[in-house]
Amino acid sequence: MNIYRTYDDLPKIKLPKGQEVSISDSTIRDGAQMPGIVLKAEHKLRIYEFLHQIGIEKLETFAYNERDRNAIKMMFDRGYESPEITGWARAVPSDIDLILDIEDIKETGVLMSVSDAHMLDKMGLPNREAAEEKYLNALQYAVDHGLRTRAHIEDMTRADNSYFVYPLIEKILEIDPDCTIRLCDTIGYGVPFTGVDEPFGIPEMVRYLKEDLKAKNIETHCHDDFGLAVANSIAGYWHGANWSNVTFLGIGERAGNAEMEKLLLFLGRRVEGFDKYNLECLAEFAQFMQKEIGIRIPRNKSVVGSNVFAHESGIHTAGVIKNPFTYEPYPPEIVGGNRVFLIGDSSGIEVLRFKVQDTLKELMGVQLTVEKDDKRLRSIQKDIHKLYDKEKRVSCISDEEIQAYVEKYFLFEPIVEKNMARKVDGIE
Ligand SMILES: CC(=O)SCCNC(=O)CCNC(=O)[C@H](O)C(C)(C)COP(=O)(O)OP(=O)(O)OC[C@H]1O[C@@H](n2cnc3c(N)ncnc32)[C@H](O)[C@@H]1OP(=O)(O)O
Ligand SMILES: O=C(O)CCC(=O)C(=O)O
Repeated sequence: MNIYRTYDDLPKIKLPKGQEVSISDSTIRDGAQMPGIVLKAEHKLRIYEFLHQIGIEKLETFAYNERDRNAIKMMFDRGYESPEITGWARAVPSDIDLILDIEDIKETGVLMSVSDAHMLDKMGLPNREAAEEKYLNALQYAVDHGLRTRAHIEDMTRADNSYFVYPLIEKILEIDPDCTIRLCDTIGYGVPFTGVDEPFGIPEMVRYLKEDLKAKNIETHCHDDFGLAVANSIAGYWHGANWSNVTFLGIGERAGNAEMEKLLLFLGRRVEGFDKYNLECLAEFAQFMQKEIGIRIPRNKSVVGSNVFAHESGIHTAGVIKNPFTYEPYPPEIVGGNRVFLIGDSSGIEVLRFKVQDTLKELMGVQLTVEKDDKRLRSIQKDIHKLYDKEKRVSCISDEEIQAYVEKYFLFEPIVEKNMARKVDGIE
């Protein structure tokens, strides 16, 4: 028999391949490409600090302009060991030179666009052979200049993998056997299931890279156009990838990228052996992104939305008051969040009783017990129901309103009633 009544009772899932798994960040690179977002150097520095606090292993950055370079300098000046600051370049030596100009950067990604639409239309190359030559030359240039490399295989989930991409990767690994092969699901076409035909199945692609091509380092970079980015990142790990490249809140091009916070939570809470990341600053990080950078966070967004530990409905609140495990997936403090009970149109008497008790304690400084059948409590509930029944009220009842009800029914009315009774009895 298994009894699951606390978080510790639940078993952790095992990563089937058992490999060491890391997270690389693209918030200040792909994230900053989000339309309408401008990251100042100071913002990038603050993001870097949060990533450091969490324990993210690596980040990537452009070095195209003065702002990029200022941010890089500011980040290096912090003197942190992690995340490692790495570069990003197109497959052209002049881009790689920009990375080489920053002495402290030891690794760069090189963009290798592999779908025919990208090579022939976007880049205007005459054929696949020309693309291959361009990519291998750029990689060789980076290696010759002492950089560690990542090959960013752009649009791999819409490319001819068997006939073009895999042979290209074999040649990449001949140049640099340690090169990290980044499987880019650029437009979100990848799927996380096994048994899916090329070029869509992330499991099959990762398996091929690992087992057939013997790639030592495999990284996913998944976009969320079909809502599968996080699932695809996890599928990558499940089938042998040792890196996943993500952004905080999933910011990035179009529908964005795989969300770092979801991946962190999944690994940290559900998978065995992942206590290396510190999630306690996630709520604060999200607030920073909202306030300083202007990313609006939907209230129901996993991990960092304002509703993820907010409870209103009768059955849920009555459960959570007794044991939070009933309707909370993990304790709020894990991610720096707070539990809140709200009174709304779906609330029952138990949560109202709980709030009223709390309010009384605050007003009077002593812990009183209010019973569910207390007439005063039922009067407050009646008043609140009337508000919703008129169909004008669309929000929760604020703590100030609860306080006003408590003052009315628990503090003032009894005094008025008592005085009236004294008058009737002829005492005054
Ligand atoms: C999927 C992704 O997220 S890729 C990253 C996207 N991010 C960005 O573009 C933001 C940073 N980009 C920039 O600052 C600028 O685009 C720069 C500095 C890279 C280039 O600027 P410009 O010289 O003005 O070029 P522009 O932006 O108009 O066009 C992009 C160029 O990159 C080329 N390019 C695209 N993919 C690759 C590749 N894999 N390797 C080499 N060149 C490439 C395009 O062919 C195009 O060059 P072309 O006009 O000679 O054909
Ligand atoms: O640099 C990369 O990760 C590849 C380009 C990209 O951002 C993508 O494919 O979405």
